Amino acid sequence: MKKIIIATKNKGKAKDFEALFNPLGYDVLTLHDVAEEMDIEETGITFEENALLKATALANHLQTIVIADDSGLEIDALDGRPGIYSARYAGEEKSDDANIDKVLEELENVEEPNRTARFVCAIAIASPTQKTITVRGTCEGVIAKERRGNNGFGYDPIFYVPSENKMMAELSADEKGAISHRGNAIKKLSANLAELLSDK
Ligand SMILES: O=c1[nH]c(=O)c2ncn([C@@H]3O[C@H](COP(=O)(O)OP(=O)(O)OP(=O)(O)O)[C@@H](O)[C@H]3O)c2[nH]1
Ligand SMILES: [Mg+2]
Repeated sequence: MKKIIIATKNKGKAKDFEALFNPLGYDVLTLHDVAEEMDIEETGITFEENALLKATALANHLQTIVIADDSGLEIDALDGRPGIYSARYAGEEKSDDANIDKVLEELENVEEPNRTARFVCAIAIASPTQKTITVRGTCEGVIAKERRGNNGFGYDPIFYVPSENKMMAELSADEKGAISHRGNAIKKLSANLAELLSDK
């Protein structure tokens, strides 16, 4: 299979990308496979800026085409927080469980229909020889009051997807990819994905 390199250390994200890219004929490699020592600082103030930072840093390092994803959860009742700070919302140690607890606490007194939220995913493709590009995908949902489901990662156990009548964490990787912010971003590239990923 052809290989695609994703500038991520998040294993949940990598699984999502495998479900999206394996059917298209690509094996997924991550920072753990190609440059474990790299720690790319996310100093941007938008998802797109951070995705570009990550993709460009690794593309320059490896001198090949690289994809990066910067993503997060925007909760309307919290004015869009945690947003680009989703991974570290409850602290630097990046605990999905602590992040969920913090969100549930902050929304304790918020009732439907005011628990709406969306996942946002910016994907950047960087190459030593081509222009960089970014695309954005979103997925609308509602923050539940309790966790349900064991799949996915991050906030998936409390993200209710009305169109599926399930939590994101109750969907298989393929089902998630069909409706997720990450899947929707990739769909925007699909017409010229092969071209974008060939280092010509
Ligand atoms: O329930 C979720 N389902 C998802 O599908 C999803 N996508 C993003 N997120 C949250 O947003 C952070 C990204 O932050 P992020 O883009 O900086 O990634 P990260 O720091 O985890 O890894 P890296 O790719 O930067 O190495 C993640 O950690 C999660 O908290 C998700 N939560
Ligand atoms: Mg990160």
